[in-house]
Amino acid sequence: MPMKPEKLYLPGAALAVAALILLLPTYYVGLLTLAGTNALVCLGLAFLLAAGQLSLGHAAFLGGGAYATAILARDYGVPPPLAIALAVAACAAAAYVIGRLTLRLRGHYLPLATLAWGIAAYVCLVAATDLTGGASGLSDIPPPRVFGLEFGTRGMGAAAWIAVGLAFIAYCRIYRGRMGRAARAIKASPTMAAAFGVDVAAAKTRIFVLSAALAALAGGLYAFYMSFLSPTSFSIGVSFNLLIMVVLGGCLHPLGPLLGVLAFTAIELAAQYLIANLLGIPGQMETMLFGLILIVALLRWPNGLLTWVRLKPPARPAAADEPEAAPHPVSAGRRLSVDAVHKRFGGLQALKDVTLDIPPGRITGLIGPNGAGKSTLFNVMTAVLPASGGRVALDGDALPARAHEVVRRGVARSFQHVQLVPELTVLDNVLIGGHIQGKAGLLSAALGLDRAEERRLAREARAALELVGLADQALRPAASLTLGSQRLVEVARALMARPGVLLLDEPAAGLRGPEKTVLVQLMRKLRDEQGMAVLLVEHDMELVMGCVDYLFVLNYGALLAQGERQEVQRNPAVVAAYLGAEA
Ligand SMILES: Nc1ncnc2c1ncn2[C@@H]1O[C@H](COP(=O)(O)OP(=O)(O)OP(=O)(O)O)[C@@H](O)[C@H]1O
Repeated sequence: MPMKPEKLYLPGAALAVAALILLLPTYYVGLLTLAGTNALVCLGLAFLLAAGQLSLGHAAFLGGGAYATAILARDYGVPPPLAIALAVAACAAAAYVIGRLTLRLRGHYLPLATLAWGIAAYVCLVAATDLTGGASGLSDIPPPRVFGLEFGTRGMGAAAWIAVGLAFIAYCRIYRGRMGRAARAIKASPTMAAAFGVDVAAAKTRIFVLSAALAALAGGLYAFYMSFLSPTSFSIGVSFNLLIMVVLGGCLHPLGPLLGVLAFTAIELAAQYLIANLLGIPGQMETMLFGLILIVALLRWPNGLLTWVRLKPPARPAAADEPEAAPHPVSAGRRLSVDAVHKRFGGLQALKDVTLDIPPGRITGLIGPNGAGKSTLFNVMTAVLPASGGRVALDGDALPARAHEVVRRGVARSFQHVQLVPELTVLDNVLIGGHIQGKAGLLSAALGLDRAEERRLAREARAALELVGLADQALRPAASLTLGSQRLVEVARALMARPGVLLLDEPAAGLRGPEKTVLVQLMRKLRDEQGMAVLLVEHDMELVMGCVDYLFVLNYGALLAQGERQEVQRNPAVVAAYLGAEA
């Protein structure tokens, strides 16, 4: 069978880099080595950005890895590979502590916190004179040797790019797998990610630790290549440059950060040559020109170079993208009970003493005018919001207070406002719903041990898509679908979690006639064949009255009425409060 051209890219790139390291003059090999260490940091930073986290202090891990490696090798005679491994472990441990402390911060507080510890680390490097040599730097780092022969510039270049190659392969595998999807779900909406079982805090910390470990590895290689370290090489300016490289390349593909590093290095070289050699202008002019190019580039191409370098997403394990669906796995229906639930937002009482019973094998409707509290009740039931009072139970047991644990008990939901990851394919979005059906973490994905799991999940996702009539759209980007189809993808994603209780928040908004028919048939099928408990919040009264078995009516946060649909339809209080116009 002829080899696919994609399979030749990596060996081709490896050969090209090897040839450059062997043939280029030493000065350029040195630049390539530094590009390699930068590329390692940028791969980690890109993963962090893919999960919606921004670090302005990553040079601290680069510096930490470099200094720890240098001190271990120079002062304690630790062999180079062990010195690097120990430095990486130390930085990963520090990142774990920093991550636990800072990654809970949202909005601009997180970048500010990373900026603060970046500055603090720099100050420490300067102040700890006895250990680091302070502002004068740390010299005489022994060069690594193999069989008594010094590594030299070309040897260090090869070591750096072998590390980049391995890190790139690992990142591609992680990016296309369970944790890569979780990262992008967190970026799109932490609430949605948690609703499908992603422990957001733990996932963010793991990704942060991985990115710090890559930076520390880069630092270790940098220390041996330079054989001299100065704190200025790890200042905040360096953190910014690294970030610019990632943004310049783009984060929507693992190749983006590598493109960014190479483009940054090339622009820097060109700017130096143009300004200093051709125009003869000394000083910082090249930095200004460089800044200008970057501003224009980023304004013009917000996704960096990936805006116009079109790349296919990293391939999934063989056959995982093949249109092969397994029968959709069935879970037993469960009973969800809401008992005297209250919810206050400051002075606003959004839910007052609400009690509902949502038994298995029934489609239960929940209606009410705008602002009645339906979505708030959904959020309380799925632990997205804590209740101010009352109890939510599944088969009599209180549900956990953390959203990512609720779905593991068998309660899945869709959202009133569609929460898909727009740049991911429909299939990958549905696979987010299968997070709890998988186990693969960062390490097993990096080692390629998640293949069987990915294939199984992809087959299940296809089956879920077939149920909502979108099997033929599996490989399209979610953003290219109509709003109605996106809502059906949300339903398929919820089904991927194999729930016993399915909560649908306005799933018919934006759906066309045939799509509504698919939705109603699906709800009936889930009720009749799986005994699933379905709770439907919907404003489309024709659809509600056509399919629900039992109806609750909320008004101003309190239960106004409940009963069979005809009974509710005739209830004068409901007619007055809500159905008036339709009745
Ligand atoms: N996070 C919040 N903070 C403060 N008030 C909120 C919050 N979420 C909802 N509310 C308020 O709680 C009340 C109930 O809102 P909710 O969105 O649950 O109503 P709804 O029945 O889902 O309405 P709609 O049909 O328009 O979606 C509203 O008055 C709303 O403004």
